[in-house]
Amino acid sequence: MSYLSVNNATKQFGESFKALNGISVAVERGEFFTLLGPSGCGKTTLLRSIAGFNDLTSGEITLGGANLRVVPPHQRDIGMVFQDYAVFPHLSVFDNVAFGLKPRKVSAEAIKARVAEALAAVRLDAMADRLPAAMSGGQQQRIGLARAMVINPQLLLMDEPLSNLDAKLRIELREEIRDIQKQVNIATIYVTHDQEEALAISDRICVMNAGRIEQIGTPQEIYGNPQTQFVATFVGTLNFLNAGAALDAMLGQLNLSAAAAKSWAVRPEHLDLLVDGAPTSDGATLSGMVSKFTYLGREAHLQVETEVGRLVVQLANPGMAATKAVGETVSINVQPSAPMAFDAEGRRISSKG
Ligand SMILES: Nc1ncnc2c1ncn2[C@@H]1O[C@H](COP(=O)(O)OP(=O)(O)OP(=O)(O)O)[C@@H](O)[C@H]1O
Repeated sequence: MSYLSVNNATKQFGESFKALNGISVAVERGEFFTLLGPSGCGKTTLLRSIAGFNDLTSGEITLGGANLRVVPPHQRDIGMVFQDYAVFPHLSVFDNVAFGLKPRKVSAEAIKARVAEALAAVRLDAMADRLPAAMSGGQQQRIGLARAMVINPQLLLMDEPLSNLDAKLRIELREEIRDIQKQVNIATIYVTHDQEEALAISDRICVMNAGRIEQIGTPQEIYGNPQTQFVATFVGTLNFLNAGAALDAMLGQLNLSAAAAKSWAVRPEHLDLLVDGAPTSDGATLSGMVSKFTYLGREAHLQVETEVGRLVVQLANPGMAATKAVGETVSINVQPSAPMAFDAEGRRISSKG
């Protein structure tokens, strides 16, 4: 049996709206498990149900084999980190972290040792006496993390802990959170709507949509082998291809077919710009007119109007020479296994020839 099991969870608000509609997830010991999805898909509702802040309409939750739904929230032994730092401004860093230990009847000496350990883990040991007001957002969030960890919880829950931080700090702190989580080895459920963050931080990702699960898998599986159109679009970018003779010819050239295909799409990084229009032996060639060129430093995006529709082509490491003028005609190579096929329900289907 898995360490944390959520089985067929449903949460209904009002007459008929289901924020969770039959959700089942299983999280293993020490695992970093992320709930990823757009606003309103039910991530926070699921997290709050595990924490005990709201009760499910139906379904089961077990932790270490015990039924969690009958345990009151304050007895669940779960550490939580929120989006707003939720630190007490009038308490020192030390006292903020010690706060969770006070009702647990821990001796003063043990409190000192455990707080010191938690502060060292988040690299705030030199700031134990400071007041939070004199600290940056990133540092305040580290206090929140130390406070959640100091109780040695059975489970850590984090609800968009980085969303109030600027872009650079988000990246720094997400690396730290991942390192600390691996060090303390506490099973963690992390909520985000940021796909890049989810890919960077997780052992496994659960992609949610409208109260249901679309796919659960490693970051590589979610990005590299999306099982639904929703997942492929939400995690990464897709170019949808217009149906017609040009698409049929392209698929024929690639020896691909799928009788039930309702739509076909390709990722921008699976298209290559052909230098001087030189054809390649692998893949299919399309030509078209550049309608936009966006330089992003590490990469560039070329928007091209082709006979299968508008395609964004990703150019990795674009040098000065990669610059393309709007109106220029270019040739693109479609990599052999680039096209993904989806059925009428948006499920990915096999597209072997
Ligand atoms: N107490 C409530 N009463 C009624 N509806 C609610 C309640 N709490 C949440 N909802 C609704 O349930 C749905 C899921 O909400 P939830 O907060 O779980 O989404 P989320 O995926 O966490 O979104 P976000 O990223 O915006 O926080 C939303 O449509 C929300 O409006």
